[in-house]
Amino acid sequence: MFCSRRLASHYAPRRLPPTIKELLGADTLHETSVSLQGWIKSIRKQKRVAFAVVSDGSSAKGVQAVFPNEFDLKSLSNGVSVRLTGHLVPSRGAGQAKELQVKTFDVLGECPQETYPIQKKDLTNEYLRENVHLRARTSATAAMLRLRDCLHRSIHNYFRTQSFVHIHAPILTANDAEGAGETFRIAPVAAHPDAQVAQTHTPTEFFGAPAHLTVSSQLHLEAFHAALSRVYTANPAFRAERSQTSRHLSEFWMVEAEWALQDGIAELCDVVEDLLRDAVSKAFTECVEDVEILHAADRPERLEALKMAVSADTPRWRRMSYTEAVETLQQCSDMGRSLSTEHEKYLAEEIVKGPIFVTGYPRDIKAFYMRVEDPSLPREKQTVSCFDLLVPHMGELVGGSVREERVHVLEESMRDAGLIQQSKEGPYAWYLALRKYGAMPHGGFGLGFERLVSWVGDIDSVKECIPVPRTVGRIDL
Ligand SMILES: NC(=O)C[C@H](N)C(=O)O
Repeated sequence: MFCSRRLASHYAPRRLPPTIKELLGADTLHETSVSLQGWIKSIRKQKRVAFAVVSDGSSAKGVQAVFPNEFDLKSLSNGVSVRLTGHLVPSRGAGQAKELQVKTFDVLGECPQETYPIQKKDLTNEYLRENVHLRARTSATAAMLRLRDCLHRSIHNYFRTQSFVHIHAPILTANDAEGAGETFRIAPVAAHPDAQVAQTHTPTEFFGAPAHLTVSSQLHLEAFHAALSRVYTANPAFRAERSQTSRHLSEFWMVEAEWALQDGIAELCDVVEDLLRDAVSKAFTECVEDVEILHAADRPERLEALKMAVSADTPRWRRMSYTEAVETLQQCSDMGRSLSTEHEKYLAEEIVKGPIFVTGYPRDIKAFYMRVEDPSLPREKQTVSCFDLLVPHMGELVGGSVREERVHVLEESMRDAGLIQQSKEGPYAWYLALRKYGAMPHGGFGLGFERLVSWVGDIDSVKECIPVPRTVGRIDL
């Protein structure tokens, strides 16, 4: 008796109703009545029947809903949201296995056609950026968002299989982790009830020191690595670069990892490659329709090349020193001793025809935290233990390095970058102190997440790879 009463009141989690994708995937019987909600992507009204494609975003295609002519369909048009009940039956039309024979419908939200911005015509990327609050209703943006989600999940799963601990690194910070001076400074406009006073606040008044939006979580991850050995984050990062290119955003997401290395740069490159091969392969199996929507039909070779790059039959990606890369490029073009973005793209696209790790860049063009390979060489000959992963049509996708653990070498690099003065006090003192208390050889990398989405989805600009892009001159939502 006691037992059965306990069972009767047993906790049962709420299961949300099936999505359109789930309904179409299930073995639903003809007679079973189903109910679904979504919005109309397109509608074709004929004399005796109307066909609508209804989407809830759970899959690329949505469901074809067939409305018999006894309904008054005046209220149905593109963009209208509806609740439908009916029977799923085998479809006689091409393009879908099942369709919904509608028995009842309710309009949940109207959509005036005269002003609806997402009409069925070719909408330019620029137009869609102006209507970014509605652009997820286009097939391409919705496909990108599902692809993004899939890549994000795979990355978290990969780190879990390698026992990394996910860290929420701070977004507000006192340091410029790249030392490049491209941070956004923040100031407390609403810090004081008297707006007049608030206007006069300086950036230092709130925290007692200048505060910035983070450009990279690396330095914080290095601190957590020192206790937890393998750590990573997938955080937003902010850069006040004025570059108006297809590869830059003011706010972007970066996957960053930091861990105790046993095998230096080789181990770093292996992990980056394994992570990417895993995530990209999963996208090809889990997001087949989305990848199809996103890849332009007139350049199928790009999809082929991507599939080849992550195929288990393809050996590890090429690795080449910076010096070798420059020499290789010099054979095909007239260039100096440094690699530009165009050279990097050419290397990956035309010479290697796939991803390539370029290692050992000159010390003077890389960030202060990278480990100097041989500090006894003359300064101009010194290189750092780092890599850039270059991929076709993109250039740099990932950058990483072994971190400098020798305090005197690190101090010298930081002084050169103008990050510390003689006193060594200031926002980087803790970073230097990490080298004092049981530091281990370690390294890590940063992967520009939108660039990954762009590469996998063959999307020309990273502005189309993020839900709401932030770029110079634009913050309208
Ligand atoms: N975590 C990293 O290695 C990324 C590096 N700090 C960058 O922003 O390029």
